Amino acid sequence: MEKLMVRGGRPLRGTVQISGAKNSAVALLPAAILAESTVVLDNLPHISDVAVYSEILEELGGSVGWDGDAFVIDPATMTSKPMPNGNVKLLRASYYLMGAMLGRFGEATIGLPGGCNFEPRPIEQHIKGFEALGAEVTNDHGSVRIVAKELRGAKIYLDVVSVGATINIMLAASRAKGSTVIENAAKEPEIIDVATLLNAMGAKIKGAGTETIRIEGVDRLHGCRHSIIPDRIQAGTYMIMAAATRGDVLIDNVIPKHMEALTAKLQEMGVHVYEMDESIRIVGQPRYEAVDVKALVYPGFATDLQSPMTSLLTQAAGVSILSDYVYSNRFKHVPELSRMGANIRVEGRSAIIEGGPLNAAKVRAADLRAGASLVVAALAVEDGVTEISGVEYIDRGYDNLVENLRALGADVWRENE
Ligand SMILES: CC(=O)N[C@H]1[C@@H](OP(=O)(O)OP(=O)(O)OC[C@H]2O[C@@H](n3ccc(=O)[nH]c3=O)[C@H](O)[C@@H]2O)O[C@H](CO)[C@@H](O)[C@@H]1O
Ligand SMILES: C=C(OP(=O)(O)O)C(=O)O
Repeated sequence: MEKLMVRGGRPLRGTVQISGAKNSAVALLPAAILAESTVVLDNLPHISDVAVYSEILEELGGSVGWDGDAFVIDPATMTSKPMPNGNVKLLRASYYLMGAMLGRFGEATIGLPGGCNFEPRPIEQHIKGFEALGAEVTNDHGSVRIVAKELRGAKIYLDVVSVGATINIMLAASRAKGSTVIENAAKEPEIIDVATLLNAMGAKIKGAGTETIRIEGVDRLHGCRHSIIPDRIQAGTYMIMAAATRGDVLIDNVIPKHMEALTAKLQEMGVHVYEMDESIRIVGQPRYEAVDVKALVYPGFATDLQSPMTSLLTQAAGVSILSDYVYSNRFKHVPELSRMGANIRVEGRSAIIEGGPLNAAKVRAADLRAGASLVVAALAVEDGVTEISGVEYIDRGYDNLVENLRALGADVWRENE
């Protein structure tokens, strides 16, 4: 196990390149299961979730690997092997194996997903979708077993706006007979990215990115080449880090439209934000004002940026209230930030943050974005080295974090625990 060591007090300066999006990558890799020939993905991030997913695809009998900067998946030899344990438990997005394998083989047996379990994360909307498409879903010794003689298109109204359920239903419905309509669908950019890949594979999906998605099932899907969208959560984390260290950073390879909710909040605090076509420059300022933030489904403020934003708000003058309307209890970063001197109290689904200085401490990342929030805080400490354990969570979602931060002038390194 490794820990991350961060000496604070250095403003970040320079340019950082953002990699492809984790939440797209972990859906696009299983989507390739549906193809009959090779799928090539460009801009795939080098993160542990991707490494684990590649192993899963190999365990299913596929051939996968890097060809220079491109990632090549040949799904032709895959089988419908049950996956009750092992790698599926290491990441959340293993649930996409359900929709993809159901679409290709008419069956899937997948252990309940792992990953960041900051609170119970049910998947009953995914199951409801599969059942509506004609599948029978049972619990097989803690795994979800899904079987369908024939998938038939259906109208599905999601009770909860869910990214995972929307994508999982799109995957299975692409191979169903007839039309499927998903109402109250999630609108995150990663959903559009998955629909773009599936359409390039021969699927007929319209409306991704809106609350109504229509899918006309097809008999076969073929290989294609696809470039993954930039990671808006990584980009947002660097925007926050630049602001927290009062630095000056150009964040390159982003879609500024995806960042609007964060950009608006940073500007409200007093951070200077300059948007270009595919990049955003953040120029930090000596003083920030407290603001209130509500994490919501897209295009609202992303819940995945809620924890890093909490750290930045410790640097604002006055009291900020940050409420999470996606996950009511995503606050595992708060006790760790308190060790660093932060003045935060949690009330219901809100963190109430009183601005003030932070100090270096030994802290533990309990999940991916809690880890990111500790890195933001450690960079903002005026002096002293913060030790962050639980780095394996941070590695799930941040490509080249240490190298990127060093290139921006941060004093950051890894040590064995
Ligand atoms: C791999 C991936 O893309 N992960 C993202 C995805 O997770 P994930 O797809 O798991 O999140 P969802 O959009 O499904 O969850 C949103 C909310 O709906 C609830 N819910 C969801 C499904 C369900 O069947 N029942 C139910 O009650 C969840 O508990 C949560 O409160 O979207 C989240 C919300 O933007 C992000 O934090 C995650 O980074
Ligand atoms: C919660 C996250 O991811 P996952 O759903 O993969 O656990 C995240 O990316 O912040």
